[in-house]
Amino acid sequence: MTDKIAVIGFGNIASAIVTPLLDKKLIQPENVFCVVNTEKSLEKIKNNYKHNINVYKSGSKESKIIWDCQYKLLSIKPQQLNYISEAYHIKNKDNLIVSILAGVSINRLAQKFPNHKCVRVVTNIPITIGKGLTGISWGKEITEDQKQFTKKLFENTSKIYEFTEDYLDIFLALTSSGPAIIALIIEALSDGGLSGGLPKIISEELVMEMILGTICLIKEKKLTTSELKNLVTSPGGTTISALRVLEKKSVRSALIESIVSASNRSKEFR
Ligand SMILES: NC(=O)C1=CN([C@@H]2O[C@H](COP(=O)(O)OP(=O)(O)OC[C@H]3O[C@@H](n4cnc5c(N)ncnc54)[C@H](OP(=O)(O)O)[C@@H]3O)[C@@H](O)[C@H]2O)C=CC1
Ligand SMILES: O=C(O)[C@@H]1CCC=N1
Repeated sequence: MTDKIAVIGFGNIASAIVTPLLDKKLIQPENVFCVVNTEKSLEKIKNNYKHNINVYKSGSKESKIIWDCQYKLLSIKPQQLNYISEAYHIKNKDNLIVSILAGVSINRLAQKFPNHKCVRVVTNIPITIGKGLTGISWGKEITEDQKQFTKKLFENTSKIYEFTEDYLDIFLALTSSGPAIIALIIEALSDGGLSGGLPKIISEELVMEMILGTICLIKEKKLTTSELKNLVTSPGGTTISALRVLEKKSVRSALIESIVSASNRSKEFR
């Protein structure tokens, strides 16, 4: 990818997307132009980030250079969108904004950036290690080159799913908020191990290896989740005793509602 790319907001997820591309030399640091909001983040990136990218503070004269880049990754929080405005004089034609903002619709993006074509993307934090999931919804009149560019940003580090926009909120709930839900489950199960007297570090490792092993078994043997459950749950045994507690505490329902709630919250950012 020889093109210049502007990154508007270089926080957790933008770094997770861009760093592997820089690591693999798929983009060159001199072609990356980032803008952040605070002096603190600016200094942190300048002093600590491992690649020598261009970085500016929002509102500074130098930061205007980002509007000369044909391709832009928009990666601020949805609540921060009101503070961003397109430059008056855009030199390039065929400008593209790839937005990873939770919930914000292509329509709203198109209104906000009238001199750009807009694509809405959902990705997730495991993209950092090449195990991401990315959902893409194309806006109006996106050219084949723009599609190729967007896919190149994500295809080396994630599986790509193309959707109509309606599915992106639930996709985000499951895949982008999902890692935090899984982290909570790991933490809670580890605390269970702790309660039984295991040291924290061992308890956490056991939980993670158990989860990894379970997923691999389900996938390798093509088991359904019910089949797996039946393999483990003996009549009057320990597992049914554990499952009874989870049903009594409505954990299944809580997990379903957590996904619905995340999806609804995403819709509020339209
Ligand atoms: N984290 C995740 O796993 C996922 C996040 N997303 C979406 O990605 C987006 C970013 O999330 P995340 O990376 O976690 O958030 P962060 O808070 O880590 O990053 C936000 C970035 O935006 C910058 N910023 C804020 N205001 C402005 C401005 N006016 N001009 C330029 N830059 C600005 C911040 O700068 P500063 O640090 O100086 O304030 C920061 O670099 C969100 O819209 C979120 O919905 C989607 C999927 C997954
Ligand atoms: O919590 C958030 O708002 C972001 C969007 C999806 C994951 N993190």
